[in-house]
Amino acid sequence: MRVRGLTVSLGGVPILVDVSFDIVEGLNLVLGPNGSGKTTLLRAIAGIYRPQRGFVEVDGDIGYMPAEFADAYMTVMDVLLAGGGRAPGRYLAWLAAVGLGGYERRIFSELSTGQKRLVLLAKALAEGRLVLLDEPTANLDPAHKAAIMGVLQRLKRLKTFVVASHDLDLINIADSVVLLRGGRATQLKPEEVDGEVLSETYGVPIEVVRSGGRKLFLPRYDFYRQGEEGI
Ligand SMILES: Nc1ncnc2c1ncn2[C@@H]1O[C@H](COP(=O)(O)OP(=O)(O)OP(=O)(O)O)[C@@H](O)[C@H]1O
Repeated sequence: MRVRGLTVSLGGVPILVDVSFDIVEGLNLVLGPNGSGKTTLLRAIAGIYRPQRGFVEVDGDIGYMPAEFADAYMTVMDVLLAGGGRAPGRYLAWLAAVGLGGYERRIFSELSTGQKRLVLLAKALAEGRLVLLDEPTANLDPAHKAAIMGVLQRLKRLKTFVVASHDLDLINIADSVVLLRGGRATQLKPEEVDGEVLSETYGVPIEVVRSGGRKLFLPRYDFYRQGEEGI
């Protein structure tokens, strides 16, 4: 699967410009500053946005978990079935697989943010072999974040994920990293993503520390404190 020469403009403004990368088996992590076009890229892959130029080549069905969701007063089952068109049993199986077995009759708007994300993750998993996830670990406590990372790590042999996120921890379980900046994309192997590359992408010094076989990515917040002294 691949993205080639993708150019997407929204409201006449170019957001993605000549973006090319391969969607590899496993977990494809898309990183980039706020407003760099991560959601736009996922929507273009999902076919929601049509590119002005270039193309996306994917195999099979796509499941898409958006970063934001309407807080519907509907049962979890109705949220799962909405617009999806898959058999109810399939949704229930994935709901159980993400640890929410038995939640199908609960009211979606009465769930916690983490539980809502898990419901929408189950929906995306039920609907696609290629699964697009927008900010799957945002606003989660460490336990829910660990649960989602565990689900991704376990399932990446069965599914191909494209994950847009600000969560640099995900680099540890990624198979490919796409950095977006100024509408342009650079594809790297996870082991090539170092402090220098990240500092350049986000415009703030980011230190990489190895701990117990994984990498911790630490932005230098003292940099901001120094910068703000005059304010
Ligand atoms: N429907 C739209 N019409 C016009 N401009 C849009 C539209 N949707 C997004 N944009 C603009 O496109 C740019 C990229 O937005 P996008 O949501 O893809 O970024 P992002 O990388 O996902 O950001 P964040 O990390 O803040 O979620 C932003 O400047 C945004 O204002």
